[in-house]
Amino acid sequence: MLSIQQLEFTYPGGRPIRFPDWQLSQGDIALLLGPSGSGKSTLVAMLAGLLTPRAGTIGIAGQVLQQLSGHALDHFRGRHIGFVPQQLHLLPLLSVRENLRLAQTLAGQKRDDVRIDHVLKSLGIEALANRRPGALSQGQKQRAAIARATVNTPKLLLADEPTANLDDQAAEAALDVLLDAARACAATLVIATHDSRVKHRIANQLTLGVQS
Ligand SMILES: Nc1ncnc2c1ncn2[C@@H]1O[C@H](COP(=O)(O)OP(=O)(O)OP(=O)(O)O)[C@@H](O)[C@H]1O
Repeated sequence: MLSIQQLEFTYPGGRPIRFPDWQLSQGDIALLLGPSGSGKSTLVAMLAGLLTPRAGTIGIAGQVLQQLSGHALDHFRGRHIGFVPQQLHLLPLLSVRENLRLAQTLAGQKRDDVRIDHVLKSLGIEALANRRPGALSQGQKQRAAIARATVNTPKLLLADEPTANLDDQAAEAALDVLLDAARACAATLVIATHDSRVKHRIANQLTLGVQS
């Protein structure tokens, strides 16, 4: 379902970052570990199709990501990849529902409020559909970002440091919500983290930072 091979990335003026090969099956749950600066966010951004590797391949659901560009890449990303960035990046002038509608539109899907209601309900935030992100708590914003990432039933769900800056109880809840959302989509879930609270719950782990 997900495979990375011989992957390398270089920021302008930086040294090449090399990533170990990795394969995951549909429905797997895996952690991306490594010290600060080892390349976790970089790898997640490449898996999300937001950064292009200098070398190597990323295969997602039988598609080599680098063979796509422009609209085709946008469309593939919207249909098959859900991404919960660390900063969440909900659009502040849109309500939660409108944020999810936009995700449907960008994926080339028809507006589907029934699906949106279903996702919001499963995450316990259906009553917040018409609020803008600025009127939500941090935990509610995170659920809204997970809702946006899963509204198109992605095959691959990515989360970058989903428990950063959360206390123990909120971190546990955030992880539970993410695991439930991935299960509901039968998605492969990749979580980039250096949070030991997450490490204890998920056995399948890839550690970066050994060969950059
Ligand atoms: N936009 C950028 N321009 C240049 N170098 C960058 C840029 N973003 C990241 N880097 C460098 O690339 C390397 C990998 O960064 P990345 O953010 O992927 O690491 P990380 O493992 O996610 O770190 P953290 O756990 O601190 O978030 C680091 O050395 C970082 O300084």
